[in-house]
Amino acid sequence: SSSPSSAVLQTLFQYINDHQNEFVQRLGEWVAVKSDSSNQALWGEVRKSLNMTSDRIQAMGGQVEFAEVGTKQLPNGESVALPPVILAQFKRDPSKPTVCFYGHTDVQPAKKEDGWSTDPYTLTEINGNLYGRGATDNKGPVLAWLHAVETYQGTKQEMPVNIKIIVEGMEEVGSDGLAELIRQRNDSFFSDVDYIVISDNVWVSRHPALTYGTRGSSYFFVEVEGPKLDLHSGVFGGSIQEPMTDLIALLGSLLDNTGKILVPGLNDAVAPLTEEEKKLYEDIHFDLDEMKKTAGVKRFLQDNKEGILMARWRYPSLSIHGIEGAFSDPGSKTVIPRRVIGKFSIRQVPNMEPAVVETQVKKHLEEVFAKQKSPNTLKVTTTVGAKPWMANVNDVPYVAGRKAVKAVFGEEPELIREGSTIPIANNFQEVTGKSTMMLPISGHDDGEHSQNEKISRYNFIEGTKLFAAFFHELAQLQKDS
Ligand SMILES: NCC(=O)N[C@@H](Cc1c[nH]cn1)C(=O)O
Ligand SMILES: [Zn+2]
Ligand SMILES: [Zn+2]
Repeated sequence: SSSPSSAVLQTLFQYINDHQNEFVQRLGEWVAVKSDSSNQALWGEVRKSLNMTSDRIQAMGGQVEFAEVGTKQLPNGESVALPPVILAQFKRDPSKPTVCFYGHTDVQPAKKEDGWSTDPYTLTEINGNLYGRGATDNKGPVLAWLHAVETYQGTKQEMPVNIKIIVEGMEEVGSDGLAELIRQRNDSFFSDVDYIVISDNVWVSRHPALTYGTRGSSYFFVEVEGPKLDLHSGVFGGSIQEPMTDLIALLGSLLDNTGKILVPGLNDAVAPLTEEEKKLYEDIHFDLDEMKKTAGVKRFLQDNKEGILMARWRYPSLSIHGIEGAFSDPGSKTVIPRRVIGKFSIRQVPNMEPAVVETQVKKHLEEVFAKQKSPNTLKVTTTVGAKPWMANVNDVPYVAGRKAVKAVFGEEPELIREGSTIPIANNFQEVTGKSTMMLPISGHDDGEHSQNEKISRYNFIEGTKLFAAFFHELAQLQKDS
């Protein structure tokens, strides 16, 4: 239509179309930084990615504070300073609502030899897709937010909302120190924030979506230690209890072949399924066969859309990620590893409590270990401990989000939940009491954490328009109320 509102949006959208190559080039510069937070040796790169974010914000006239969030104790006992968290803001107009967006510039590990088709740290465009580690999780969306702000400046239109920004570099390993920072700044940085918005998750189909729930997560390390050094299996095999044998028994006791978690009591807390909730799954677009192809699996544990969505969104899951200390190179080595650490995580759903889950898992592992009658020692430790998060889809930002999706994509958004975890989401809501929403721009087949992670040029650019439109719609709602 030709309303003043749509004229504003058209001007913004035109600017974004005209500057898309510049925006993509900038994403390439960001992806080139190996900001893998799981590897402490790369925290310098994490800091570099935060500096680049800060430079961009300052170039637009924003004020940046690098908030220190303490130290992390390494397994060798040494304490190292954590990368800081960016708290940024632009000049404030008290008559306008204040939106604070949160994102992260750290990434999951990636090596070309893991099976990437292109170099993970060289953003490569193939058939409209921009491949690179962090392209979609979460550098692309963070840049899209900044480009949306830049678009208002570039078109000389007044920002319709006040902007605050939080960007961290430790999200992928559990957001160390951030929960405490939120508590400390609740009466200062957060006092004038109206809405917190996160864009760190994916749609479930080609249709745009708003997300109203994420699962929580606890990460477990199960260490079994035996001999004082690795031993020859021809000499000691058969006469000692091997740490790896104990560990396999422990890991094998965690879930069955239907995906059911076998830790006693763990499933009891899960919120019961109501008829009303059941109906919600029917209307979600989700192509089971396409998903099978994307993931390269022969079948899922559930045989219908509803079952798969429920397994992803509203039931807990347990995944085994790796064994540190085990021989894992190509070739054969006839060794008995002296110490092995199994790593697994449990995704948690309403009404589960990470602290309760941790107690249940530890008790279960100790019981299984006792049955092993092993002379080895067992140690179980945990990290992350993130609660699930749920929002009210009638809150103001969801109303604005719906309008913005309609303006950019010409359709209503799907209301979805997310199987992965934004560790800090629940803290934002519980500590600040501010309405927290998730507004994803990443595609259902972007392969977060996988080989060949990507964001499509379409999602990156239309996503930038979505954020620009979101600011506009949020301000319109305030004016209309
Ligand atoms: N894009 C969000 C994301 O991938 N978050 C991580 C956070 C996490 C959970 N446990 C350890 N890290 C995720 O795996 O969900
Ligand atoms: Zn992420
Ligand atoms: Zn991630």
